[in-house]
Amino acid sequence: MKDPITISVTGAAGQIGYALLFRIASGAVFGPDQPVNLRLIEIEPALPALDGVVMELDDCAFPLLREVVPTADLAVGFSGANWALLVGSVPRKAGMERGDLLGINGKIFTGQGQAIAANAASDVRTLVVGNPCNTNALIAMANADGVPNDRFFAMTRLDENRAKSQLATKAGVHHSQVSNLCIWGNHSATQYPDFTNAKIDGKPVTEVITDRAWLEGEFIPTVQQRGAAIIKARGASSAASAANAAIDTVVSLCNPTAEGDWHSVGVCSDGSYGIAEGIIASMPIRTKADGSWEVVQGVPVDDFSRGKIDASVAELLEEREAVKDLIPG
Ligand SMILES: NC(=O)c1ccc[n+]([C@@H]2O[C@H](COP(=O)([O-])OP(=O)(O)OC[C@H]3O[C@@H](n4cnc5c(N)ncnc54)[C@H](O)[C@@H]3O)[C@@H](O)[C@H]2O)c1
Ligand SMILES: O=C(O)C[C@H](O)C(=O)O
Repeated sequence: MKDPITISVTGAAGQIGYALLFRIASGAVFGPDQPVNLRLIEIEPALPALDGVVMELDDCAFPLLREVVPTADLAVGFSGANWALLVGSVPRKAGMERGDLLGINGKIFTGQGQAIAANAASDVRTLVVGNPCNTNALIAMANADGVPNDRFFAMTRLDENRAKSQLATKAGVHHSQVSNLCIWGNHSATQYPDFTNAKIDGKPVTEVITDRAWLEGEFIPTVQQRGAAIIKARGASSAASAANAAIDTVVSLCNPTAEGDWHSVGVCSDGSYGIAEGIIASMPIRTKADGSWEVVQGVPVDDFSRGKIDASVAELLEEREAVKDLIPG
């Protein structure tokens, strides 16, 4: 048996937390031979509810689950963390854009970034799920002095999964046949699900789905607005699919990417594809055999894609400007 790794999860008593923790504890994320410690972080008023979640974790008697620590103390919560999954924050309600949450949620990520820097393991990786996740990840990264920027990620995998599902349904194939789907930019209504480079069974999507009007006029807005559609239908934001996407993201960052493919995740831009350096933007990423990741280079960006990517990057720059007081230096 390997030594346990420590996973810190904020917002652990929330909807996504409830769909996420049991899968981590079961071995579905880090593998059947990897014991895990869970550090569950909540605000004080949610600690009684968190106790109930801990009771349920106990009652599962998971063979791989070692220590479970519920806490409202960030130093305790991030102590020794190898992964920090930052879910805790307020979800939007119907009629709001995710960016409207910046004023409410942004400040959460200053203290969390600092606490990660001060208390986590030296190999810590941080995935931000709480919205608006790109700019929240930027705030956490900017406040985590000493932690390399390439350890911070924002979740756009749910958008990738949604896009694959939409394309597969339209083409009458299984979603596993869709590859090379990149979400560019922000996890927001400006995101660009790039059908121009996606493939179905190795063929360009545009050769399989020749209805360009559908691709531009229905596919893109459906993916961009899927979160809002779920809030309207459920009366609450996506939770099980979000937890599933968080798991997919971590699994994809821990395991080599299939040859020729990529996965979508928000990372600190190095200027690739003309995306402003230093913002957290989603782009095509591949995980290498040594566990590090890189931006896939050479993905064609035509004029249509350029316009869409630039619009989402412009929004990210506006978000960064709006939270400049939370970004040191
Ligand atoms: N990136 C994505 O694709 C994606 C998908 C779905 C949801 N989300 C976002 O994830 C977040 C959580 O969604 P949810 O449905 O679980 O919400 P929820 O309201 O059910 O749970 C959020 C939890 O966070 C806790 N919390 C609030 N402030 C906190 C803090 N400072 N520290 C620790 N915990 C704190 C709350 O007490 C609550 O238990 C929302 O911001 C939502 O918009 C993102
Ligand atoms: O849309 C939301 O506010 C929740 C989440 O970001 C989603 O995409 O489902």
